[in-house]
Amino acid sequence: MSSEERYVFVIEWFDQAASLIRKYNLTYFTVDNTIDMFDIKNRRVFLKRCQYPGLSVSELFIGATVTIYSRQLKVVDYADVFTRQRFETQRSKTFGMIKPDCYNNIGKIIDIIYSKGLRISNLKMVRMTLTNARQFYAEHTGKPFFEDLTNFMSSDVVVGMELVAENAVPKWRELMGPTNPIAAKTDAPNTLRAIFGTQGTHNAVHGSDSATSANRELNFFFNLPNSPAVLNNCTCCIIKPHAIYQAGKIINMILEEGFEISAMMMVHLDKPTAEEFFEVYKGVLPEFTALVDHMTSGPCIAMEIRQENVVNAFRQVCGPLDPEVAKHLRSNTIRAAFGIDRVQNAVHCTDLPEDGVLECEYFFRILSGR
Ligand SMILES: Nc1ncnc2c1ncn2[C@@H]1O[C@H](COP(=O)(O)OP(=O)(O)OP(=O)(O)O)[C@@H](O)[C@H]1O
Repeated sequence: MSSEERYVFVIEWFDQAASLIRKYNLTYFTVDNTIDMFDIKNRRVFLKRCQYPGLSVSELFIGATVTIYSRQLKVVDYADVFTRQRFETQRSKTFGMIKPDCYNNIGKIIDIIYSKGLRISNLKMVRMTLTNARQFYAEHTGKPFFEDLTNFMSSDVVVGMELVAENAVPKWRELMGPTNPIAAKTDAPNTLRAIFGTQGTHNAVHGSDSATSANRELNFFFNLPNSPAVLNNCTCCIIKPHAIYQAGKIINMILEEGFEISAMMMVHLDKPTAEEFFEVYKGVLPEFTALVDHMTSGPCIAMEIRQENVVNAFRQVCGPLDPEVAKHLRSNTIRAAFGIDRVQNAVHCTDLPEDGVLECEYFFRILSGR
């Protein structure tokens, strides 16, 4: 590797005070993992070259949102040919979907995805209508399994994901395994379809077959409006940015405790949104500013969780606010297992029974409609 090697991206920042989108070049120097930023319009250095340990090169791809000094920046383009050539083939996207037969294995599948080096840059739970399923699988219209397939895909919730990796399309298809789970169990026993699939149509997961299909399917899926949120008898759980790579394990723990996850979405909170959502803690929680900074530092996963008496029951599973206390007093809780400190304590959960519906509405009605 040359000591001069560096990657340059065009990034955009929405300056709310000025109501302007500002554009910068962000340079990542691989030799010492430093960055700098250059203001394109005003032709001047905006951020002098410096260490920024919170940012790794694996987080830089087109469409990514990265947070640098509390500013949420969107990576919109490559700024030079070298960066384009290096990243275009290597860091690509595909569409992956967890089918209705794998609802109970959502957490395990997400955990395997992360453990195999794929990154999830968007995620949403949807209940497809029969019409949606027929549109999605239009290329199979008329085939003998078409009716079964589309009825199955619209029978319950699915989780769609934008997956990012080097050669994402073949990588995800290799991890999925052969279409038929019975064949997969003998031919490729370590694949998702071998482990979680049962028969032809019920084969656990879907993956795009080319970059063109991936673009079409991502566009189709992430524009579907059908959030399955129920908005009653519910509590809100947010997996915090520091715990995002543990999301699969956390989701699995929630399902194994017998809770229903009835809606789920990945979201990048900006500062005004985080301040609005956590407003009741302002002046009450000494860590309020640090909490807002953390919640805007990367993607979160928001979930609607349901059960009888769910707000209090779910708080028991999350454990005490402080992970140190949790480790000593309630070692089998989410915060004991995945928390670091009072701000990075793995999950937010609704405090008061009367707020469960309101907090879920904030994500699954207000934010999803924005
Ligand atoms: N012979 C079959 N019998 C029953 N279901 C089938 C059959 N062939 C395909 N399917 C269903 O249709 C889906 C789409 O079929 P396709 O041939 O595109 O398989 P794939 O590319 O391996 O899977 P996917 O498109 O879901 O990633 C399969 O995942 C499976 O659920």
